[in-house]
Amino acid sequence: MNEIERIIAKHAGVDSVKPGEIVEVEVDLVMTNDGTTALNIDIFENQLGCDKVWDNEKLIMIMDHYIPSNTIAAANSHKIMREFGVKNNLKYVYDGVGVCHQLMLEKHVEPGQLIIGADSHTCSYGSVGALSTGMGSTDIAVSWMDGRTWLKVPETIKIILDGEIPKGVYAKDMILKIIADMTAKGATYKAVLFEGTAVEAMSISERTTLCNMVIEAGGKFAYIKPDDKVREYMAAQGREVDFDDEECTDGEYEQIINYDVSEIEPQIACPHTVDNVCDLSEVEGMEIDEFFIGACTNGRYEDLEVAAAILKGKTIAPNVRLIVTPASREIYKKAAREGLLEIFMDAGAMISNPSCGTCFGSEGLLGDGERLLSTANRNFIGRVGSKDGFIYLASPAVVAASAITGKISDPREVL
Ligand SMILES: CC(C)[C@H](C(=O)O)[C@@H](O)C(=O)O
Ligand code: SF4
Repeated sequence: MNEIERIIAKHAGVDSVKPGEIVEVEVDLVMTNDGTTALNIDIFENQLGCDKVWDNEKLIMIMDHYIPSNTIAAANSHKIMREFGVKNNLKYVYDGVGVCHQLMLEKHVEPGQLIIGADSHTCSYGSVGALSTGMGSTDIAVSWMDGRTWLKVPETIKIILDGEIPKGVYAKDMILKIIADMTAKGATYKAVLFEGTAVEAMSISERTTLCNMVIEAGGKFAYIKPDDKVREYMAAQGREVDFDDEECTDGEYEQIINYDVSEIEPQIACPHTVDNVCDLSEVEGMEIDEFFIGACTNGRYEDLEVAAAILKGKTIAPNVRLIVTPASREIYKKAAREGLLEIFMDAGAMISNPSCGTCFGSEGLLGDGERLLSTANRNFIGRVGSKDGFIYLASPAVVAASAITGKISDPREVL
């Protein structure tokens, strides 16, 4: 078995599993957010006829998509969540503290765990060696009954990223390139395991960007074998974790794909699909109306640091807007302490409370015909405001460099 199959077997309580098999597993945590929790609760109480969740410390509820609430419907769905939290004595209900995946990584996820979430980007936790995946509302509601679910053991694609990471190139460029090559359905129901010297060199933040976007190729799980960087990351949060470093040499893979990252250039995903990717040079100079730095993809401190280094002492172009949304309160506080927020504000940016915000279209909406250059992970029609708007995806460095000129610009020229 490969690492992914080992984690599944352990949670299924069996010695071994193989791709294609359907197994019942015990999950370590279930995460839900305000995108669908009210629906989960309705299914749990009214369709399944249940009263209390199986474990008040393992169901984690997060209000992040529409917080502070922007519609009466959002306010009512938050009200249902808060009341359910009190009724079930839930230990972890986060109310406007950050984007769900970021909070999970900062406070809950541990290597080797199996986690399900009512959100497609739950696959992000592979960055610290956990196996995690998004599920629909019915499956999530059923898991609340006894902490169990079922899954089909996926085949695994191994992606090896070797080579030196060029200046101005980030995990975001690599995953956009990978999705362009694989297409949006290339990893459907498959697990994607990343390894290689470039992955080893990456911070947990960068590894999270890689894993986060695996769902954009249809992936079931993303996974990176945990190492000392994971230990340091956990220790910095006051958590000590124990895991096995031993090399897994007998694993089988459906496919092994190699990249030399030293050949990768800054990438842009163009409207309206995530796999519609080109080298930045092909769209360089395109005029943009709105810029967004944030989301579970690229709203971490390391992302803000890259953007601030570019924006320091500069101002954004006239007639454009830049929205910066730290992905969690901890990131927000650190960015304030370290002077990053001041750099952004002096450059002319608006800073918003940690939330999904301009990634999900709950703020920062586009008008008709407007273009957004965003660090988020999806560029679907109408996701951020007008259906006649256009969304381009890129790294924080590209967004920061472009906000200064008002046009898609190459960060390598200003770094
Ligand atoms: C609201 C939620 C169900 C959704 C998801 O599953 O991904 C959202 O987070 C998104 O990014 O589109
Ligand atoms: S930040 Fe965007 S991609 Fe991430 S959970 Fe929120 S809406 Fe989904």
